[in-house]
Amino acid sequence: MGTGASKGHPDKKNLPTGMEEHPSVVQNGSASTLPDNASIGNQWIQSKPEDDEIAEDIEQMVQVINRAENTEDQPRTQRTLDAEDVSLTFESFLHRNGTLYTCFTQNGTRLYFDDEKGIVPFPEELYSEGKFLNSQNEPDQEANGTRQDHGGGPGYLENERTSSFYIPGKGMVMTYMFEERTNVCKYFDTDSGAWLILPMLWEMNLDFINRRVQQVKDALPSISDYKEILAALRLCNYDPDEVISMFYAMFGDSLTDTIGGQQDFESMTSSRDINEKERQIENLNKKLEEQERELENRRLKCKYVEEEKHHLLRRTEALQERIGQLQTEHEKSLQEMSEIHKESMRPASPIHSFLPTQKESLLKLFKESREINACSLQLRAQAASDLANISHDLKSLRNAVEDMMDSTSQLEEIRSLYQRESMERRLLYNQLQELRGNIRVFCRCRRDDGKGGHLEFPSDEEILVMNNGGKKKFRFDQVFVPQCTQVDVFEGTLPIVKSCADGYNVSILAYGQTGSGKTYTMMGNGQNPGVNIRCIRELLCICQERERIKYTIKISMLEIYNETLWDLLSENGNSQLEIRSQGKTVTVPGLTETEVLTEDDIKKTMSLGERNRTVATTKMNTESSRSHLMVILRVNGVDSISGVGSSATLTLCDLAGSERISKTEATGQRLVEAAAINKSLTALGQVFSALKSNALHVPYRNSKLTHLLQPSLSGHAKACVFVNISPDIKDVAETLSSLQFGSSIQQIALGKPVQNTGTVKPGH
Ligand SMILES: Nc1ncnc2c1ncn2[C@@H]1O[C@H](COP(=O)(O)OP(=O)(O)OP(=O)(O)O)[C@@H](O)[C@H]1O
Repeated sequence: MGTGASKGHPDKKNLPTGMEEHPSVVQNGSASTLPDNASIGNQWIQSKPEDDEIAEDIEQMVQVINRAENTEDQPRTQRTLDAEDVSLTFESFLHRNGTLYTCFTQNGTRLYFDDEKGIVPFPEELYSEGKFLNSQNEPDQEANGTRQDHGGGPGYLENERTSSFYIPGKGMVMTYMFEERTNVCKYFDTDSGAWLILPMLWEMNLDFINRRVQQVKDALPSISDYKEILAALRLCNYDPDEVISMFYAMFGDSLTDTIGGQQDFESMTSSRDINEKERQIENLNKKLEEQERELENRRLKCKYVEEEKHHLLRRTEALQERIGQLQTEHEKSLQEMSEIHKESMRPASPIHSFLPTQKESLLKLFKESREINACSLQLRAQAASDLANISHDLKSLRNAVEDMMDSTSQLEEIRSLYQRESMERRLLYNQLQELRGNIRVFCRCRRDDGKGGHLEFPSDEEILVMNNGGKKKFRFDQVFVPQCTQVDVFEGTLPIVKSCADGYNVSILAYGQTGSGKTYTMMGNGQNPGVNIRCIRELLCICQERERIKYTIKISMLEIYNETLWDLLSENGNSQLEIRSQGKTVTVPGLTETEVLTEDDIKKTMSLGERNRTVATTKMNTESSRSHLMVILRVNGVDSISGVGSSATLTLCDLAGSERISKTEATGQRLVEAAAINKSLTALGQVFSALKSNALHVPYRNSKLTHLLQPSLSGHAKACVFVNISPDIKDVAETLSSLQFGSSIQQIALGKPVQNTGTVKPGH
């Protein structure tokens, strides 16, 4: 389908006044330019067909309908199409992929003309994927609040929040007007006694705004239009980092190329536009080459079949010639025979006239003639069988070609159906996740027989702590009781792992006091592997299942000890690392990354990291519980058909023990360690509370831990936090403190997660 998309609206008279034709609307299923700020729901978008083309289309439709009518109803006299049968009032349907379909109605059924299939009913599933641009047939339904049901399909024109438009460098994109919380700058209007929104240009008078605009300008000198920057700041909650990231996402390489240069925003847009065009041309060239190769193959096949045919024809001709010759010889022999026969019938001649030599030659001739006769019959039979074989071969060849074409088109159909289904499934899945919240907090109580009388679990989501005669209840997304297995716990994280393969940054953190089961939850042991191994294993499985997308998964492991980063996979023992960030992109230059393909690779890599960690902790005379362990997986995927790439990270973090310094009574090195842990866990709490209050500034850089976790905890990510607790009564104070921390996170919702996708350039 799609090839039958309309070539334009046939009735120009019906255009609303003042609407102009746009020269670059979609034709025949291919997306092309739409007006820059197209609010498609409110505008007509008109292609620019020639009148002849329209007339041709109508003619074609009418002929096809007439033919269909005549074949259906043979006994009736030939009917022509009249106004009762077909309403020639056309409607334009704009698919969100940019394809424009022209439909018309016959006997109450909406039809459209498909180039391949002819006139077919307009597919129901398309109603939810676009909208009708004109409402001549449905007079102002929106205005009077009614909506027509199209054969059970979802309503259209009902969601004015959805639209689409063209971004140079990205092609057609879908847009949606989201309702999100952002900070708003207002001024107090003494006249009205109310706080009013400060117009954008006046905002520039504020130091607060100026500083942020300057920050973005400093980072991206090529964007010189301060209004552009201010508008972006408004959208990004006045967060300069987010604005920088947004511009990076839009302009990518071209932005980097122009940093420090003199190019401005517009020239960057056009250079990106040119790049995009070049890429499209390159793609088209590749397609052309493929088609040419295909054509060449077919030409060769045809040539071969032609040669074969000629060869067989020549053979048939030769055989026929030979048959002719043999027949002549045969006739000649027969003639000679009859003459001899006549001769022998004559009255006996003198014995001397019938010489023995003549008799001999006659006998020989007779023998030869019989042989020739037999041979001729044989040749005829051979020729007939050869001809039958040839026609049989030709027939099977033709059938094979037809079968091949059939199965190719079936395969294409199945493939596109499958792609659509799996895309929808993933979309729904992620929507479900978003509805359930982007930070999920689980509580897990360590297994310890005979202890934990002060803990109760009223439901799957609640835990009750009895202390000093009082009771305190905490709610989480899920509470894992001591009897829960590693499999139960892993299942809670499964949705988040699937999201990672779809291009979302996700993280799983284990928080709790020393000995509460963080390492057991994250790492587990040989018989009962924890979340880490299971997540990576699941990720590998998902990536292998999606044959169309080529994934690469790279793993790195690092430890944060006393606010210092150590590479755990480095070949030269541990090496100290630094964090670098640009906008919201956080990198650790020099961090060792190992590609993993199988579960075995994961196990080997993780045990190498564990070994290095043990060596390091021994060398530094410390314990593993005094540092944060991070396993980072970078998942890059490229769709082999569309070329769209996605990149995401899965960060698995076993945090250091959370007990308070006062309780540990530490001194010396232990005090330094405790202070570092305290700093980073406090920073983690501050990040969560800034996110909760929608603060203007989220203090990610207050610790190495939060700085590294920034991409996984900002508005574009999904996170899962395990609050591990001990069932021991002596740990009740720490248990309460951990549960308090967990329930404060529980109330935070990150912004809508964003998939990190983009078109991958060859060679990247
Ligand atoms: N759910 C459980 N089932 C069985 N054993 C458990 C469970 N949780 C923890 N353990 C055991 O309890 C002990 C302490 O757990 P673990 O080392 O995971 O705690 P931790 O919070 O990581 O401590 P640290 O901060 O010192 O690393 C380990 O021996 C572990 O095997």
